[in-house]
Amino acid sequence: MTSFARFGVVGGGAWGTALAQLLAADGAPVLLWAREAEVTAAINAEHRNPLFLPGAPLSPSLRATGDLADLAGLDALLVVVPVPYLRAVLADLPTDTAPLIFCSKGMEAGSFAFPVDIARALFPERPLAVLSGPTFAHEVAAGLPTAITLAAADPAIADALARALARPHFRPYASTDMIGAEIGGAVKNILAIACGIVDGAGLGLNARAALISRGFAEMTRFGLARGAQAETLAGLAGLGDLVLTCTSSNSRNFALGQGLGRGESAAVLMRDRRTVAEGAFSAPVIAEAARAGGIDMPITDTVARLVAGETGVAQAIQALLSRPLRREGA
Ligand SMILES: NC(=O)c1ccc[n+]([C@@H]2O[C@H](COP(=O)([O-])OP(=O)(O)OC[C@H]3O[C@@H](n4cnc5c(N)ncnc54)[C@H](O)[C@@H]3O)[C@@H](O)[C@H]2O)c1
Ligand SMILES: O=P(O)(O)OC[C@H](O)CO
Repeated sequence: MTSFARFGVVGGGAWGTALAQLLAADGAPVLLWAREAEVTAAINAEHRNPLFLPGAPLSPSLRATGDLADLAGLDALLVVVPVPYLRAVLADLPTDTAPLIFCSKGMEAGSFAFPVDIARALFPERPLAVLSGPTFAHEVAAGLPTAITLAAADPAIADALARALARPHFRPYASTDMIGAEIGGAVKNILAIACGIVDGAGLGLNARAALISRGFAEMTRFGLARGAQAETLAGLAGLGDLVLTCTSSNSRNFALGQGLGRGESAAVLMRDRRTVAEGAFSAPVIAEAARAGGIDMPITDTVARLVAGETGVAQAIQALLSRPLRREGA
């Protein structure tokens, strides 16, 4: 039976640090690569990551490095680099055969590739997996109950990785539907921006519920057209993450939307950010991919135009409300 004991983490942001802490909390050695020297220093010297995960004490068995080569020879790597930066980091990974578990949520501009697509082109023989679901990093780092989807093409690998990552408060549900898990995570970020916009604009909770419901319909149309399984989209990585991220300002995407809804410009909201709101990057990409595939995603398209500064909130909401009536299942 395949087993995984020694994990590495690629990415020292909030989620990479939280996942590393999940695995190191019982004293197990975990090595994390961080891009920033200050993150590496703070983790190694003070057992904390004040830049991206402030207030979360870290296990002394969690060690950090600034050299990707140090991640060679481990049993599996959790890859937690935001999608816009992922390809460059993957290209610098040391040659290895350990599975790569993709934890980022987004579609790459230009290539229309999800993380697994990027990796498959770079590492055609390497086992790949996706870890995605309703998971605020701070809550996972604090040991609060969490469930998540762990998908891999080979069910035996999915089961083995799920067993290896499982903790009393962290429950991975194994799946073979990687594309479904990736689409759920990428689209929910965009819909969270939309829900933040109506919140920031004071348009009420009915509007939020309508966006979650109709946004889930968009996610499903897009996902099924690209080979996702309906139960994945209706599960933790899709609907589960949609509910979490569309209902809390703990979500960076929802919070970005709140700013847009209050009338702040995307340029100002995105300028000088250290943390990512991946939906802002993915919205134009998925909107274009949907158009190219003849898939109707009006909310996604509206968020893309708002983030690009091509329309205002009032006009965007009016345009959505004045769309022709249609049957719900259509
Ligand atoms: N934060 C969460 O609660 C959470 C939970 C689940 C999934 N995710 C996903 O995890 C991924 C990582 O997000 P995060 O929240 O950990 O990041 P973050 O917002 O905490 O930090 C930003 C990260 O981007 C990295 N970065 C910035 N510029 C870069 C560059 N040019 N090259 C390489 N890396 C660069 C930084 O080093 C840092 O690690 C995203 O896809 C996100 O959607 C986040
Ligand atoms: O802060 P967000 O919007 O990137 O959401 C974090 C996680 O994806 C929640 O599952």
